Amino acid sequence: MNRHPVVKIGLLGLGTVGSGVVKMLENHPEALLERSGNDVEITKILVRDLDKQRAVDVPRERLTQNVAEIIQDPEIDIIIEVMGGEEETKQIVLAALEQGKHVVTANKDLIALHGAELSRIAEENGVELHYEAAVAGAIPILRALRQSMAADQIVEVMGIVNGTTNYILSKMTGEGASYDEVLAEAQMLGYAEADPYADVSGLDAARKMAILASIAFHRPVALADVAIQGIEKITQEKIAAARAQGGVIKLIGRAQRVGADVLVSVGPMVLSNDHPLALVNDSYNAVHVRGEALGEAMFYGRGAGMMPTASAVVGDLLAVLRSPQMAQGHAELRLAGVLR
Ligand SMILES: NC(=O)C1=CN([C@@H]2O[C@H](COP(=O)(O)OP(=O)(O)OC[C@H]3O[C@@H](n4cnc5c(N)ncnc54)[C@H](OP(=O)(O)O)[C@@H]3O)[C@@H](O)[C@H]2O)C=CC1
Ligand SMILES: N[C@@H](CC=O)C(=O)O
Repeated sequence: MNRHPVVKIGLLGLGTVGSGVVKMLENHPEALLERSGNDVEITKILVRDLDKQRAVDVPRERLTQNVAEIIQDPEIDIIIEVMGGEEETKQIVLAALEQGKHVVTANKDLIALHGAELSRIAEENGVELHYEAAVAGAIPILRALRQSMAADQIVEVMGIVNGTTNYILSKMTGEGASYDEVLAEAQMLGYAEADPYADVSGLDAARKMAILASIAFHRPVALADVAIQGIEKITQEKIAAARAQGGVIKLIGRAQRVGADVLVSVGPMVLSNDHPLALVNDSYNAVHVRGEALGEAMFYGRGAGMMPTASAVVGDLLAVLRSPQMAQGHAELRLAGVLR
């Protein structure tokens, strides 16, 4: 008879973020047990290529190319979706929720377009859906807006929410590096999306701003309503012109309450050198919030990369393990004599 419940997890994706999740669970196997009372085990992992060299060692028999082996496995309670993609991934996540599995995802494409529907399906099925890593990597901004700032009237959310473009602009500004060279570095470091067009065009930041604005202003904000401009046209000449005015160019996302409306935009802006967001460099992100009661608050941290993103994903995993739904499942196993 087991003393601790062993919660089985299906991991969808073993790239940058998926490998970070495996590493985090390997580095501190005791952490989730101490903090939630549960042991966890990743029992199956979905990949495209079974023979690819991985950043982590996992037994080959845990890898599969067949998602049904994970979604239809009745022993798997929690799905961690870090494969990316939109329509196909939506169908997979929907199927998982409908099978009564909790889902943690880092996928902003999915949440920006289908977050409201997926949250409703999760609620109807009595399971949890968490996506803290989808916005600003390691920064716990969604939980802060949803919980700590929930009572306030938020007036504006403004920030740097894409690590790749901030890395590119910082290196172009600080080192005079070329756009193509630093984009390649950002890809190599695991910051960029599978298709980096999403980063440089401002689309990735727009997805994150749509999610942030929906939570901050308690209403659905559609991606289609975000005005988007990217950094593709930023040259050394424009950076020099900004410097001559005492400023730097940053890709800024902004969501503002204007009367009854919420206006959301993403685009390059010249910030004066003493603006708090002007000091945010490398792959760091920062989100500045203004609220009627709160005044101002700023959140800062790594916005992309393997371990920072994994920290948000595993934080969400812990939230699922601590949820009343999981506790109820364990109480039923105790009653059935499966757990002590
Ligand atoms: N990288 C980052 O810093 C951050 C990423 N995210 C989000 O996390 C998610 C994952 O990103 P990341 O880890 O960088 O992506 P990667 O491209 O590094 O990894 C994706 C993984 O998913 C697998 N995969 C993708 N599509 C399929 C498919 N159709 N069937 C089976 N396996 C599939 C790939 O398999 P294989 O390895 O065999 O090709 C790979 O292991 C994305 O939604 C991204 O937007 C969120 C925050 C930060
Ligand atoms: N490509 C994204 C990854 C994290 O969301 C970024 O650069 O911010």
